[in-house]
Amino acid sequence: MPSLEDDPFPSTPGKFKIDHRNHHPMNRHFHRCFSSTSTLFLWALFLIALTASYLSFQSFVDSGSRYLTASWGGIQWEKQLRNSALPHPPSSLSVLVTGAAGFVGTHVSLALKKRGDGVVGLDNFNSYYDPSLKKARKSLLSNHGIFVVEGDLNDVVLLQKLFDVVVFTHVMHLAAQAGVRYAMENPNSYVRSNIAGLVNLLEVCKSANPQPAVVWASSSSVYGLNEKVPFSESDRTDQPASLYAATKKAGEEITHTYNHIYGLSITGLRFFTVYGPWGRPDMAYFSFTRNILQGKPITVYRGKNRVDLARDFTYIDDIVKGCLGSLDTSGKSTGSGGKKKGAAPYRIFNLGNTSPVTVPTLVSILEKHLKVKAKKKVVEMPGNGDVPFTHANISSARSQLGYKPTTDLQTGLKKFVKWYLSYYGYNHGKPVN
Ligand SMILES: O=C(O)[C@H]1O[C@H](OP(=O)(O)OP(=O)(O)OC[C@H]2O[C@@H](n3ccc(=O)[nH]c3=O)[C@H](O)[C@@H]2O)[C@H](O)[C@@H](O)[C@H]1O
Repeated sequence: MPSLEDDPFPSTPGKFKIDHRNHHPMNRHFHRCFSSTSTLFLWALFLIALTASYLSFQSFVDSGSRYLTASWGGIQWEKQLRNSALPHPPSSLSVLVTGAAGFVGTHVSLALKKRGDGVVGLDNFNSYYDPSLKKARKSLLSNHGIFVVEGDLNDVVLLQKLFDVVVFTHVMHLAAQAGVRYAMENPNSYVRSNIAGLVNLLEVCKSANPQPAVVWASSSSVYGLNEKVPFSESDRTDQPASLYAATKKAGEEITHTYNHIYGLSITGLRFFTVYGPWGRPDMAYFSFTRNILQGKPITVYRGKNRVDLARDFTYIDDIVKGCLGSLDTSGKSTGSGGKKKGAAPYRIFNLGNTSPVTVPTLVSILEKHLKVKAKKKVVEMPGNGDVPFTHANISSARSQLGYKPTTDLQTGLKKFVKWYLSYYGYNHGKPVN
């Protein structure tokens, strides 16, 4: 049986020459030490090899399962992407719309496609509100030749792949964690989508060659506790009242950095309480409609000193015109491959209606269109991120984007109610009490 001393492999190859004929006690001692060191070394090698093979097996399993479960990738998928992104005529835009299965995303995607631009959608179909509504919007888009990729902004590999397959001239970034009051329940979802997701997207945009121009959704909520009305873009925005508002404000600063360092063309749009058909079920006009029809009470918040809350409610078709106007006037990004070549446009616009309406008036318009009386429960506005009023000054958007809202709340809600009843029916699947 060979002893450990017979091990033919020195621990440091070529450093020691083992002389088996040398029987000096010192040498024997040295030899024993040396042998145990080499044994240790062998064991270490063995353990490293074992760990390495375990890790590579794990990554094989991970990538294998990703390949099996991923909802994207493959030749057919790339073909769908390219077809969807193809503009007619070729001089038109090729736009990546994030949040395409969302309320504003769906309307903007349809409007772009209708005028001949190429559109690829991206949406993670999260369950913040009923994902079946998002799936229905996706079907609508698909019927109009718009391909919506199911994926998240935080999946950088996917984002990179989209830009590898398609040369996007523009990005319309609408994906976000929305909702002012929900930020108290799930603060991290705002950081994930509105901060981390935004940075991921900008990283990919800045490295793209050519870089796209970016238009993205900020929010009227950045004005926070500002009391000067109407709100102008130059007014202070350093007093956010909610984490949602704070993440949108942070987005404005983050996009400024990417404009400054990498030459990305950036346009931020401060939307003012957008409403309309295919809207968001979490918003007041939508949930009020549902509750009124189901005979359930609605909670109407009221400000300090019994002052009614008011919003500059803005109809979706007007917002879409503002978005398209922004894309068309965005100007080019100047960088390529992550290097800035010159100054690029950095713009921020209010997209509002310029005529605030109180929440009780909103309710009475809904009652009229629904022909049902609401069971109102009026309570003092809880300190949960809400602001008492919003009112947009839109002179910048008017002069630079040709933005001109034309739909008042009466008319817009009539269209919303018509859509709501055709989509859900009168009772939203439940009997009226
Ligand atoms: O402009 C924006 O940037 C934001 O607009 C929207 O926020 P808000 O203006 O707060 O809209 P929304 O929730 O419809 O509440 C409307 C009014 O009804 C009141 N309200 C609300 C709920 C309720 O149960 N009762 C009530 O009185 C409430 O107090 C408020 O006065 C978007 O959701 C947000 O994502 C963001 O885009």
